Amino acid sequence: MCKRVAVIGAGSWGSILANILVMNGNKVCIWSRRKEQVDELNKQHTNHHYLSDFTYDQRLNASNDMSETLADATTVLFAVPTKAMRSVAADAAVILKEKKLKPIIVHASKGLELGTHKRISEIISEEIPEENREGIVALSGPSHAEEVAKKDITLVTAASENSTAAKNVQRLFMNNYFRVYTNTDIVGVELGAAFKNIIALGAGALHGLGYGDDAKAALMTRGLAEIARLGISLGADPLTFIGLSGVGDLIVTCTSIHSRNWRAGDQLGQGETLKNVVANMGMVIEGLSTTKAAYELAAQKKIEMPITTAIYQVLYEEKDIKQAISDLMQREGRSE
Ligand SMILES: NC(=O)C1=CN([C@@H]2O[C@H](COP(=O)(O)OP(=O)(O)OC[C@H]3O[C@@H](n4cnc5c(N)ncnc54)[C@H](OP(=O)(O)O)[C@@H]3O)[C@@H](O)[C@H]2O)C=CC1
Ligand SMILES: O=C(CO)COP(=O)(O)O
Repeated sequence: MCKRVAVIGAGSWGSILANILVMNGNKVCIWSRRKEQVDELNKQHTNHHYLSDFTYDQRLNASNDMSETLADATTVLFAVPTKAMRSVAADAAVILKEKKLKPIIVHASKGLELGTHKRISEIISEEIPEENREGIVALSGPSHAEEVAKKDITLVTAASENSTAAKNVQRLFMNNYFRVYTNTDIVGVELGAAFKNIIALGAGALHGLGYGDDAKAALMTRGLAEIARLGISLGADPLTFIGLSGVGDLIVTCTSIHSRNWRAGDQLGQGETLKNVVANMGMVIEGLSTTKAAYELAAQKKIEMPITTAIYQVLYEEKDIKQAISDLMQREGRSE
């Protein structure tokens, strides 16, 4: 059945997910805060800043007007950086209330809010009242827009406490190259998605410094151990960390040239300053703020996170990367 879907956020991920939904036969309107980007999407069917060589399905509509975008939506997908989520959800909430809409809310973002340390679904549930939403679903997994654009095989998870909403989202997105599983552990899925970006920064840095595959495997394995430790202390199901949104996303982000977090780490490893790395990327590097949030949460929960701590010190305390690695290697011997 054709659904009316509103996509909020027209960066690389929001726009390619919108394109999947159009190709799956849905009526889709994507919102961008920039009029020139809306015109480009509607007239040239391109989004050159975010996906330079891709042409979108001509049936994809873009709008600069959030009210027009949300009109009659049965599903709303949020795909903006974590730091923009609260204000964008608050704006949408006003319109959903005014129009008396109750759509399924999906989000595809990966991070924790700075200061509050809240997950994305917690932010959305605080901003959009229950009477204006039919469940909140996190869509997450090892997935890069650049590969989905090429219809490469991609598998993700639709996680929600509301299993009917998760199944609806599964049906909405599934096709012969994009396969969706469901999961009821939204806490674990959102935390795995957020925390893997920290380890990806580290994996990129190792590459930039010239380390090899042994070091990468070690970082990913011990990284997974510590992010799972923190996640479990926050209520996640341990098994979620060996699923698509856990180890699956950790693998892709720590090994793919497409990952902005990996590329940022790589540049830092080569000696670039953090300021320049952020300025040159022109897209969100979620791991930077998530490192801070996870570091603070670990301190609160008294969870040992040596890798996260080392990355925090490099990013926020100007610690030399080589010194940070040397200190990690010289920690007292432990049992695995
Ligand atoms: N790219 C990918 O392959 C994947 C990304 N994700 C996650 O999806 C989320 C979005 O990422 P992605 O699309 O890649 O990010 P991009 O950096 O590619 O795009 C961000 C989009 O959000 C918009 N935006 C930024 N700030 C605001 C704001 N304050 N108000 C309104 N709109 C805003 C940007 O608009 P403008 O152009 O005007 O700045 C842009 O359209 C992230 O959490 C990311 O981790 C998840 C899986 C895969
Ligand atoms: O989450 C992603 C892949 O699953 C995207 O990672 P980056 O934000 O590092 O590009």
